[in-house]
Amino acid sequence: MPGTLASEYTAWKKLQQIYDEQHSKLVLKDLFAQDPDRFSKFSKEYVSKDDPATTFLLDYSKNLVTETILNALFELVREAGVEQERDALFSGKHINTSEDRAVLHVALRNFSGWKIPEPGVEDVPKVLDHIRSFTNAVRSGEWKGYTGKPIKSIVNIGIGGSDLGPVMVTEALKPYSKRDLEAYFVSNIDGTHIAETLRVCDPETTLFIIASKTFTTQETITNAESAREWFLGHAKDKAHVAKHFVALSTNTKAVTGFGISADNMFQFWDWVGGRYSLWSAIGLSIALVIGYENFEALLRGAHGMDKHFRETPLESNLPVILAVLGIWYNDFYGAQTHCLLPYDQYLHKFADYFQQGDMESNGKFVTKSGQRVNYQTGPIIWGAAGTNGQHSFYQLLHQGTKLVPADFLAPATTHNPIANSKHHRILLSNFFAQPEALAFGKSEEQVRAELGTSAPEPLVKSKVFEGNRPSNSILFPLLTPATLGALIALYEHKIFVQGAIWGINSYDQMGVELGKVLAKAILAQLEKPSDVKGHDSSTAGLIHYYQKYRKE
Ligand SMILES: O=P(O)(O)OC[C@H]1O[C@H](O)[C@H](O)[C@@H](O)[C@@H]1O
Repeated sequence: MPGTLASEYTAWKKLQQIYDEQHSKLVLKDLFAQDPDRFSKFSKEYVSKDDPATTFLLDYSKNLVTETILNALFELVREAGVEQERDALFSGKHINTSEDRAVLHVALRNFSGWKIPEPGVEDVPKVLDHIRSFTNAVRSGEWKGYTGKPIKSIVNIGIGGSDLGPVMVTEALKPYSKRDLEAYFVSNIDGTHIAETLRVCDPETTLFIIASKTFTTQETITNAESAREWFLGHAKDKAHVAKHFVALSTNTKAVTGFGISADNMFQFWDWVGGRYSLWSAIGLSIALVIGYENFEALLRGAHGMDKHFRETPLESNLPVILAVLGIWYNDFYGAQTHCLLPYDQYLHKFADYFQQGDMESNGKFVTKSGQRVNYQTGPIIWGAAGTNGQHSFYQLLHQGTKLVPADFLAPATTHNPIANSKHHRILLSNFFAQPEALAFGKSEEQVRAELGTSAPEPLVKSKVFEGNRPSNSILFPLLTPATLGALIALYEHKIFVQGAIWGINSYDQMGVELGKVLAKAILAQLEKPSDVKGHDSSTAGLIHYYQKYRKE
């Protein structure tokens, strides 16, 4: 309920009591031994109501929970009013209270015709049509550059939500891509990023997509200006910009001010949060790479999950289940992080994407009503594609002193069944083995039996795996656009549920502002030592050191 700290809920107190009394007795090995039905009780198959081919299995049986604990967690969801908050989200209420905005990424993929009374929602199909016709024109070669050649490369210039979604999805859906259309993504203000990209682009056949919700983001505008300068250095005539620059934005005035005509602008609205925007015009680069039909399949996949989230009772509601398990570790076990481990090379940007999705949404210490929380909110999200992580940081997952809950994700079949799928079988054997090893470990007795009685004691101890480390496993038939859409929406709604329980506003990002303001002031002081004013000695010392070496 707005105005209530999560820790004040009866269910929260009950969970604290359960944790205090039971956590030392919650041992996965025993829980599985005691209940032969544990897997069937604590796993659920998702099948999209719109398209049964969009399906996956969520196995959450390897978590440190019992039915009693899960029931208390669902009580918490009810007590926190998450269902009412969810209905408010879908009906377009301004649940982003600090910015007085609706939160309607679900309206961008609303194929059920849900009535959402928010200005702009009625224009979604129009923008999708614009994306469709433009995408078809570019991909067919009908759209020509200033010398009459078809487009060969696209360069998406954007940062944060205007970059990470398109990057992650175009990587994930590479098997569906038009291989003769190269896609590049420039985000960093570091000139190296745009310089290295332009080096491999041909101005006659390159299309720049300037992606910025606000169209005021310093990095994006500076990169876009440099791209335009480079382009005009070759094309000379400003009239040619129209064939090579399009904009994705909510800010028509700034777009036309930049020199991109409103015809070449793909509109979206302030109710689309940056980190939830890949479904909007921000997804243009995705549509260009995989084709409009596949882009729509991605949206439809997400919509199926929206329906599931909206209509399924809490106990079977997959985003809710993931959310409460996260709360259990984050707020009661004191876990600081959550690891995303896709066993799919195509998903190698999945954790990066949800780093923004989750941490910018739920990294907040103040509730919607302005109280300082007295519990932990958003976890640190990190991860890497399997099996690479195994040869890097898994040591800590298995034998470190920290509890790191993890989600393992994998496709049952691969787009690249080379060597008769030998690679894929090896990959999957690791996907199955790692959660098993984390959960059940290896006891001292087992190590002794293996090493023999003469083994030195320190060696025996170093080979013990305590186990009891929790994880979820998500297994899907194949990484298709629709399945990816469903998976992204699954995590989006998980983040929503957690934010609603913690009572925070998951849809603003005030925490990114201060650094931007300070950087602006510092930028004006970089030239001369005498300009450096108003800083602590450390910051001033660093700027002075830079000034010894600075070059134009
Ligand atoms: O799309 P833009 O307006 O350029 O914003 C790009 C990004 O920058 C901001 O700093 C926000 O923290 C992000 O949420 C946003 O996605």
